[in-house]
Order: sequence, then C-alpha cells, then structure tokens
Amino acid sequence: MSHITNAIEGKQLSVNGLTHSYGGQNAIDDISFEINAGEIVALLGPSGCGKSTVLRAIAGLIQPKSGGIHLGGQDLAHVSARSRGIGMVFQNYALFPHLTVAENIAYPLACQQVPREQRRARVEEMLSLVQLKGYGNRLPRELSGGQQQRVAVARAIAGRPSLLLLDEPFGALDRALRFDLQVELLHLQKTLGITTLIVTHDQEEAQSLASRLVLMNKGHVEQIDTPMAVYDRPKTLFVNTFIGQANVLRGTISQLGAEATVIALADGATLNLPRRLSFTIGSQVTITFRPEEVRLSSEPGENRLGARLTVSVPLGPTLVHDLVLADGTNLRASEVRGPSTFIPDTGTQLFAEIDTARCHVFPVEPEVSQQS
Ligand SMILES: Nc1ncnc2c1ncn2[C@@H]1O[C@H](COP(=O)(O)OP(=O)(O)OP(=O)(O)O)[C@@H](O)[C@H]1O
Repeated sequence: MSHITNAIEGKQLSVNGLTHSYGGQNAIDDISFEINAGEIVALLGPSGCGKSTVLRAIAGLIQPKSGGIHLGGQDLAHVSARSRGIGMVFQNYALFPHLTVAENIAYPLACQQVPREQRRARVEEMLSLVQLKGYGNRLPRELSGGQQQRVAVARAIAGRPSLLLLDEPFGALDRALRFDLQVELLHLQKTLGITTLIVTHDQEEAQSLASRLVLMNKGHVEQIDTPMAVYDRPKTLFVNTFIGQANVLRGTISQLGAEATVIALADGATLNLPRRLSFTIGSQVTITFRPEEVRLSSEPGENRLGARLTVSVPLGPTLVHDLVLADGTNLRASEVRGPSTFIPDTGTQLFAEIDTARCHVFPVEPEVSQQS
C-alpha cells in the first residue's frame, strides 16, 4: 500500500465564479471555492440547488457559461474530460454489467494504455484496498449494493487521479451500510491523500466525512466552513435551518443597550440577548435557537416563554419535547436523559427558557440580500 501513497498526488482545486445555465435561468451562479491538496470537502444543499452541475463542470462533462477551474494550478478550460486526471463515482454505480469486477477496475487503465502486467497488479492492489480480494472474477450483479459501490470507488482511483469526485455515492444504500462505507472511504481518502469533493444532500454524511462544507442554496454558495462552524455560527437563516434543527421565532427589535438587545415577540413576551445587535429599533427579525438551547421550567422568569407540552419522546439518550406557544408557534426542546429525568405529562403548561447567549438573529428577508 505504501507505494500507492507515494503514487497519488492530490492537487489543489480552485473554482472561481462558476456560472452555468441549461436554458434561460442560471442553474449555478458565481460559485467559488477551493479544496486544498489532500483535503475532503462536501458540497451540500437541497435537491436542485446545483451541486451536480458544479461537479459536472469540474469533471469536464459540461462547458460552463463562465468561470474558471484550476487543478494543481492548471487551467482546465481547454482540457478534455479524459485528460483531467479526475476519478468519478456516481450514485448508481455505473459499472459495466457484462465485465467482471477486475475488468471494470482495469477499464480506465486500459484506456490509459497501462501495460497488461501492471494493470493486473494494480487491480489486485485496488481490490485489497477496498476489501474485495478474491472478488475479481465476479460480475457486478453477483455483488451486493455496497460491494458494487466499492468497485466503483476502486475503478475511480485505479488510474491514480489527482482529484476524486463523488456524486451521492452512497445514496442508494441503507443507513447502516452507508455508515460503514463512509468510514471506509474516509480511511481510504486519508491513506491515499487524494483531494476529494463529495456531493450530498445528506447533512450527516457531509459532516462526518468532510473537513469543510460548501453550503449551496438555489445556485449560490451560502457559507464555506468547517462542520462545527457551520453548526455553531451559521451565516444565513438557510444554513441555520438546513444544518441541524432550529426553532424559528419572529420578533421586533425593541431596545438596544451597550451590551444588550431586547426583542419583542408576537404575543407580548420578550427575549433579552446579552449582546448588542447591529439592527435598528423596530427592525423585524427572525430569531433561531437549537432544541438543546431550550430548558423547561415550571416557573416564569427572564427569557422564559409560556408553552404547552404536546409530546415528550425519549430518543435513546435524549428526551425530545414538542411544545406550542400561546400564538400557536411550535417549539422543540431536547435534553440529555438520565435515570432520574422527569417526564412531564402531555398538555402541561410550562415555561421554555431560551439560552439567549446562543440565539442567532437574522433580518426577516434573508433571501433578498445574500452575501458571498
Ligand atoms: N440537463 C439539464 N437540463 C435542464 N435543466 C437541468 C439539467 N440538469 C439540471 N438542470 C436544472 O438545474 C438545476 C440544478 O440541478 P442539479 O442537478 O445541479 O442540482 P442538484 O443540487 O445536484 O440536485 P439533486 O440533489 O436533486 O441531484 C435544477 O433546477 C435542475 O432542474
């Protein structure tokens, strides 16, 4: 395995101002991001936001309307898809059904005119790398979905690409198998040091695999950050609600102090934030907070909103409470469940205390003024 490590040299990928449309409207607009050599980055966003389009442009399968793509400093504008040195894995395996596993893996090597002996050795290497030693003579249909996807990965890296593109590679697999393959892929990627871009709409997959996330929405990039930064410091309401769960309330800025902001909610309640926000008094805002930032209490008090408990559900180690505020807004709270955690009765009138130090506040029309 050691000489593979030396052989694959991940290169830096740089995407600048990538724009593409299939008809009138842009599918992607001014997309820019970088992936360091050997890094694994996830392109994450809802269905139709343009992820696959970005991937196709990088692979050379479509010619973007504008923007630049550089791999290891080389401009790919006039480099054919074949000559880009990029390996790809798609959701639906795309193995050749009439070729054996070994022939599938050897296929790109044959295209590169790698001599037969070397090809055979590389196929063996790849098979052991993806833990399919001894499966070389099988046909794809004689393998499970997870095994087929491992073959697809082996085929993608057999030609020693300097960039690996994965488009929803585990989308067709069940949850447990997905997790196993994610762990394997991460191990493989680290061992080989291959620069990797994975497209997914599964936030858990993105968070567990990637060192950084590129969050896309409606053809734009909303935020590029580490998984933790995206969760803790979302730049937009979209990112905040797309990654993890968030409670969303509407309010109006009613007081601004040196180190405090008071927000009035619809039903007359207020939230006091221990910092000055850069809004003017009277601004309409959206306040968000995670379920784990809500604590239930039976007493009223500061930052406590009257709420009726609709249901409490124990989910393994956590207890999730769904509540409804007086104005009908739903609220979710969660807490770590211990042996003596008290579970209140459904319908109980309680107070939901919001940890306002950890709230996020966004302008009410966040989609109008997207920043890059
Ligand atoms: N070949 C095509 N012709 C016309 N429109 C297309 C084509 N491919 C994609 N689109 C449109 O471009 C937009 C972006 O599509 P894209 O496939 O890149 O999104 P995606 O984020 O990968 O979605 P998904 O997660 O559902 O695969 C969508 O509105 C889609 O309908």
